Amino acid sequence: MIDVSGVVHRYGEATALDRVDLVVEDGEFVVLAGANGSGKTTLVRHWNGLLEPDSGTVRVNGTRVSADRVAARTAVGMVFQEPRDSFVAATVGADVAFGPENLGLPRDEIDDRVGDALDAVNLAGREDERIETLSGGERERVAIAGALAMRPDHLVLDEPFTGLDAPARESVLERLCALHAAGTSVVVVTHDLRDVLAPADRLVVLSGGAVVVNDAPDAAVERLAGVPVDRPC
Ligand SMILES: Nc1ncnc2c1ncn2[C@@H]1O[C@H](COP(=O)(O)OP(=O)(O)OP(=O)(O)O)[C@@H](O)[C@H]1O
Repeated sequence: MIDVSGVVHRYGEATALDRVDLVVEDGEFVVLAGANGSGKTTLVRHWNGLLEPDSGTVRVNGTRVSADRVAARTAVGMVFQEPRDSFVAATVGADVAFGPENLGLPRDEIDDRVGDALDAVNLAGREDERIETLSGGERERVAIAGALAMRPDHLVLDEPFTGLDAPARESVLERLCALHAAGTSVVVVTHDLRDVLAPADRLVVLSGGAVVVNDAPDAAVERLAGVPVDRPC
């Protein structure tokens, strides 16, 4: 479980998060929405210790992130914006293996994790392909596999659909739904609510660094009037 309590984050004089309270339960599919600059990326960066709150606490599985960043990073897998430009290796298999290798795991375990992660994103058997030859949607799925290879409890994706055409968007979303069905908690950060609300358990909307909507999608959509997000079609 991710438990954010009273979190304030400032960049200099600017308050990016203003007393945010939010819980993401194990196994939940949460959509975190809001306009550009509403604080979405800042919020999720607290979940694995990339940022520290000015006040308030963030706990992952009961432990304060600041007390054990490694545990938080293992439990919360992040796929950042534009992962397609930031791969660490030239081939699919080497890139997905990078995280488990850094954990110092035995080779057999690494190979198992890479195989399972590629399976989960429908890229089984494509370890040796060069990332530069893949489509945008395939690259996004390699990035997701890289996070999955750490076997996280929560998978957090920051704007995973940016720049993807409709079929690629659909294939990424379909993989996220399958992961959710298999028990992984999925958090999709987006300013665009098309398609992602149907599989979601909950919609959380940030505005000006504060949570303004936090409800089941059907109920939440009725409260979106005046909130600057792209509404579902
Ligand atoms: N490194 C930084 N230094 C100073 N201000 C920042 C920094 N990162 C973000 N901000 C500011 O904090 C606020 C929240 O930004 P954040 O990136 O968290 O929002 P967001 O909802 O993720 O937006 P986007 O969808 O554009 O990524 C914005 O006003 C932004 O300009």
